[in-house]
Amino acid sequence: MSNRYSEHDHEHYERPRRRTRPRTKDRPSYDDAVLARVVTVDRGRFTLLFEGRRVMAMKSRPLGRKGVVVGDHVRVVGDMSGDDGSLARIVEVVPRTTTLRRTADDDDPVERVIVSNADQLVVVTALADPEPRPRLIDRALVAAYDAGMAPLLCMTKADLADPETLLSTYRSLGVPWVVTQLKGEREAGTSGDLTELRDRLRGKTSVLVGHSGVGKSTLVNALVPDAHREVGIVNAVTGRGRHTSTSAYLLELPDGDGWIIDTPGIRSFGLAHVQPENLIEAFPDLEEMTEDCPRGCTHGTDEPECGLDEAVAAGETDPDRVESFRRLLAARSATDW
Ligand SMILES: Nc1nc2c(ncn2[C@@H]2O[C@H](COP(=O)(O)OP(=O)(O)OP(=O)(O)O)[C@@H](O)[C@H]2O)c(=O)[nH]1
Ligand SMILES: [Zn+2]
Repeated sequence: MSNRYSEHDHEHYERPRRRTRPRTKDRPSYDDAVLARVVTVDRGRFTLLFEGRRVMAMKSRPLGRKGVVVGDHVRVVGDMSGDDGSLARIVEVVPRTTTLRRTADDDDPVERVIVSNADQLVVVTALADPEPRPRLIDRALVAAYDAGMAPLLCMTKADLADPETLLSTYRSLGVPWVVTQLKGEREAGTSGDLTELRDRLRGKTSVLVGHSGVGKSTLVNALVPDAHREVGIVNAVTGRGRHTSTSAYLLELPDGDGWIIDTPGIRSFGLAHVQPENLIEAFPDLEEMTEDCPRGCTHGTDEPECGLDEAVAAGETDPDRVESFRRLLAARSATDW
């Protein structure tokens, strides 16, 4: 330090010595960084939304191997113009409120964060064509509860079948639901039948999941009329042709009414990372009844002396609710999704 300025001593006679920024070991403070949100990720390049425009960015060195995912709020430096060929740098990921995770498959313990900072998981299922797949819905619910996200069951194609049968499976869990129909008398683009869904999405970040053919794209296009164009812009910016169908992307709802994250490539959730203790936390009334469970009790059907059985026997809880909770618990290790 002492000889660092020796060659420039004359400068220090002329003006007070300025505190220099830490140079090497200390982390730079990036006082000039701005906040943006990650819209999509494509081969190490990130599309961010900043002041209404899309900006391309890459991770900066201080982030190391820390992942950046769709939904992240990030701090960014560099070229925020969004002009062709511009590239900003992500210097920090703002702590996440939620993380939706999946294990690659149930036997593979490597878990990955799919999206972050989402409040709600919208499980999109058709009432017919294709037939609902309750096991798949159960697994999505497990992922939501584990992530601390509120679930919403969105039943599409209400013009084709009645929701009652499916609803009876989820009523005791208290899963909120909406129905939509975007064909028949009401075509996509008309407002009427989406009012309830829009109300449920308002002010939140919601992730939409659903298997092929349930009408998820139709729904997204009805909610965000220029969704195709917006996704098109993402493509134009990356210059990599058609938007890869395997990546999630975030869209802002019209009038700043919230955010949706579509997940075209995600049809399944490996749930190997989900612990029974985390799942039951989503049902505080049931959790209360497990306080005297034997150590290590999973609260499943075959557990001896589980507090849930005692509560049912004593008439203290709804047996359907316990049964449904246990169905979810079992769905963790199902192999048919
Ligand atoms: N009858 C009826 N058909 C619908 C409704 N919504 C969507 N469809 C039709 O269902 C088919 C599948 O819709 P998509 O929106 O492409 O389904 P998706 O879930 O995005 O499927 P992928 O593109 O495979 O991921 C299309 O032929 C739609 O026109 C509806 O409410 N009622
Ligand atoms: Zn138990």
